[in-house]
Amino acid sequence: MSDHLTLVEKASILTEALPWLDTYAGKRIVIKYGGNAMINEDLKRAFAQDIVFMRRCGLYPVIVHGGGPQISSMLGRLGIPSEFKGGLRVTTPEVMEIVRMVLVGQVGRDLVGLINSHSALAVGMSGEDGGLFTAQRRGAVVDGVETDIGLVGDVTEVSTEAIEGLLAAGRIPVVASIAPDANGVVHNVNADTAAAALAVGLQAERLVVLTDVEGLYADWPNSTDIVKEMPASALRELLPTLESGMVPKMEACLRAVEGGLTRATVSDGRIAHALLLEIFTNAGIGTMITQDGMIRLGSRVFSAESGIPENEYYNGGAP
Ligand SMILES: Nc1ncnc2c1ncn2[C@@H]1O[C@H](COP(=O)(O)OP(=O)(O)O)[C@@H](O)[C@H]1O
Ligand SMILES: CC(=O)N[C@@H](CCC(=O)OP(=O)(O)O)C(=O)O
Repeated sequence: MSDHLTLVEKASILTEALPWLDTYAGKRIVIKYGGNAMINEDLKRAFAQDIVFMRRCGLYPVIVHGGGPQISSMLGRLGIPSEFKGGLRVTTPEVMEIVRMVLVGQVGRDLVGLINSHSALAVGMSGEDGGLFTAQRRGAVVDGVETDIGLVGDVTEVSTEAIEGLLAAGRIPVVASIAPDANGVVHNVNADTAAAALAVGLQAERLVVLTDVEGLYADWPNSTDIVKEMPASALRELLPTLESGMVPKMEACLRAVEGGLTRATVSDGRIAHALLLEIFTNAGIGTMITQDGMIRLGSRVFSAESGIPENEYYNGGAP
């Protein structure tokens, strides 16, 4: 911690965290760590520290990682162009091989290694392991037309046993977003989508999507005014107007709150320790999507009807 803070300020930062420790101890927090926010080595190290910090405080972080830029870079090295439709990668069988190799063999391994430089708690896996995810092929909507984009899937089933076992042993699962379909054919799943499916499957307390912008910009790309909070019903209306990378992120937030989480957040992963700020401080950062009927006061969320604090209103599962 920097030396320009007085001792009183340092102490007050610690005491501010106390109610959040009470709120989240024993709870599951699913974190989507995005490809663009994981390019910088210092940020990656800070992220790994935050994850270990959370676990040591009694929270159960579960990471779902992306790796879009890393996949594109490897495809480029092999002379294969990257093509996206509706924010999703067009995935031929040849591209799928590279996606699997990069996400599982490179990006996942790097993250596990970074976390395990502080602890030996992280365990890497993908939707193929322990029957975690089952995918169904999906297309993309381009100019209002449903278009085939190859081996791209949506998660239709989540079987959490393998992860439950890891959590019960105090471990930190690090999940790559690929998944077999019912016939065992591996599909490429957008990591935001996979994170939302897992957050719902685990009945997590929070979904935090870390990315390379401050959050959802209200009028992107014309202005960088950020939407601080939006109820699910408003987001549902806004979704068809959104563009590129934000589409899967906002769809993921919506899926999470429709699936039972009281809120889901998109936060700026370019800020070192964004996760600690999001979880353990009163400020919170980024864009928060709330369940309809919930209201936000500072970084707390209450049931509008009863005024009961969220952790009593919605008792997210502890292992
Ligand atoms: N309304 C919006 N608000 C913020 N970013 C937006 C918006 N619409 C599109 N974007 C784009 O989405 C990008 C984030 O998506 P993406 O690059 O896929 O992130 P990640 O790699 O973290 O998954 C931003 O960098 C920005 O270029
Ligand atoms: C279908 C699809 O688009 N899959 C993504 C999977 C990785 C991902 O989602 O990475 P980010 O979170 O870094 O964008 C891809 O191939 O790029």
